[in-house]
Amino acid sequence: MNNGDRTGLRLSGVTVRLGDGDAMVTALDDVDLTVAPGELVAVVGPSGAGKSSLLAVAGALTVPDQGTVTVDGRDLGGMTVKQRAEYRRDHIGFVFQSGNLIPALTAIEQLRLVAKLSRRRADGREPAGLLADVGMAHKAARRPHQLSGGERQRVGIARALLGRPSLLLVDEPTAALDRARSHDVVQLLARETKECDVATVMVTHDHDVLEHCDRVVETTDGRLSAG
Ligand SMILES: Nc1ncnc2c1ncn2[C@@H]1O[C@H](COP(=O)(O)OP(=O)(O)OP(=O)(O)O)[C@@H](O)[C@H]1O
Repeated sequence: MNNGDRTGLRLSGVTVRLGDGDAMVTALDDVDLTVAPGELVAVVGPSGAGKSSLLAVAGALTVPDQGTVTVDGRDLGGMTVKQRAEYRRDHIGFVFQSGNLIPALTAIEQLRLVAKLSRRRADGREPAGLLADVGMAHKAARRPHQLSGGERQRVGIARALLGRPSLLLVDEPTAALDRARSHDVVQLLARETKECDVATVMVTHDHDVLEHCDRVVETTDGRLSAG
């Protein structure tokens, strides 16, 4: 896809119910959210307010009970399970709390493995160049246990950007980091969001880093409001 064709993420009237019977919970309640390419949106809110459910539905890991989720105009709910998995692999990047790296692989190998598994798109980024972009070229041969928490996050961010995703979903990237490293990592996310023209949604409890985001939205009992 040409970057000019990007329109970002759009959730319209999204409702997600979890559990069943008396234990049924409305995790997301008629949620509307638009995130443009090149925009970093933070999602904050108390525990249980629906933040993880928002990432799951935006990332095509679950489908809404009502409403639609589109990425670059493609309706994720209209796809088969297989199509959704392929779409996720090719167009959506995920960054997790602690980097989620494979212990036995060096930093550069983490990226090369993903490049290989995703049958690397012709326009995919080159692992060594991307590692350099996130400031990790000099530690390319280190394994996760030889990296700091912030460095592991940098590798995780590089890995998520490898296939030039349209959408980047980031779950609590600073949970394991001190204040200075937290700022570094979110600044990096903000920069890469612009440079890669990717629509980024970051769930966080860390109000310190919100200054680096374009917009903040708040979840309360499954509903969304401007933060
Ligand atoms: N599999 C499930 N079955 C039933 N209810 C669930 C399930 N998963 C989550 N929930 C409920 O859905 C609501 C939203 O949960 P969600 O995980 O999206 O919140 P969250 O904002 O991410 O919370 P946290 O900050 O603690 O991670 C909560 O009330 C939770 O208890």
